[in-house]
Amino acid sequence: MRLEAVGKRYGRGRWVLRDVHVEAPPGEVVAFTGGNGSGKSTLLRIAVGLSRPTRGTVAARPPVVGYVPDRFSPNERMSAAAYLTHMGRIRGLTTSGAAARAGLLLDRLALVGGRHAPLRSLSKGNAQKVALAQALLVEPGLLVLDEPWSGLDADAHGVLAEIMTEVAASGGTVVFTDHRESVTRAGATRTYTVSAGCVSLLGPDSGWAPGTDIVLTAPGRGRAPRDLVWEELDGVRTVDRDAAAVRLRVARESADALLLTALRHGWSVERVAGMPNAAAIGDPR
Ligand SMILES: Nc1ncnc2c1ncn2[C@@H]1O[C@H](COP(=O)(O)OP(=O)(O)OP(=O)(O)O)[C@@H](O)[C@H]1O
Repeated sequence: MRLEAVGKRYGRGRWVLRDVHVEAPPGEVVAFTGGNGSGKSTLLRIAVGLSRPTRGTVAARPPVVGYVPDRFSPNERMSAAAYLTHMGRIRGLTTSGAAARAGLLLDRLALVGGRHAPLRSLSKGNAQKVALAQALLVEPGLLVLDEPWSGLDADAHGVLAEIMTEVAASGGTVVFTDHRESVTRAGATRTYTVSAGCVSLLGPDSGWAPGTDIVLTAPGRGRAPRDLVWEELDGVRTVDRDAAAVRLRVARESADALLLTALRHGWSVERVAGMPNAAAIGDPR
């Protein structure tokens, strides 16, 4: 799938996307990272065909597309099982085939709270699991996931990562967004950044923006700092832990906020060092 010179504005508003070129080949997991309002969801809606680009084209979109939107909160009395069976039939499955596939997917994702409970009674994470199952009812050639990790528990994180790998390994394309660079770097074979409607490829050739290395230790005096899921904090690119310290590499613009968070959680700052642009020092990250 390719986006060629895509531009988007809503009505006569500002350009939300400008001259976007994206390659999302079969077998790859492609990530888009960027801040709130940068245009990631708009870009995904154009990729799946739910929104028309104002300029440019989408080429080579596979016929079967699975899409998980950023919000799935159906105000429905219908149960997850009934909803998925219904969606499966819309996608060409038989009733029994759709019900069986829905059951398999909900088992794998470990839906808690009852597959026969009304959709509107599900928690955010369980509703997200139903949205994921819906996108996988028929094996997609293109699987598009908007902030798919949000709300999922640790087990479901692992299952989702497996599913993404399986879709890519069987020749499909996976596209996802996440605002955390550490997540996109861990999960994607190529990553684009989205900033003010401009999209650029990150990688060995382009390098990451300048970053900061931070080393945090326990402050001594018998006080233990509270641990954090460092990988989930904004701007965190890598995390190394050992018994004595946590070593973080973070985007420079996020370093102040991260240091403040660490201090508030009882950590002591041992070292902070600026890092040049990765491309400039030949770092293949
Ligand atoms: N249907 C719409 N009509 C008008 N403006 C819209 C519409 N959808 C999105 N926008 C605007 O387009 C811009 C990009 O929004 P978009 O949702 O694509 O960003 P995002 O990167 O996904 O943000 P977030 O990370 O907060 O979900 C925002 O300024 C938003 O207000």
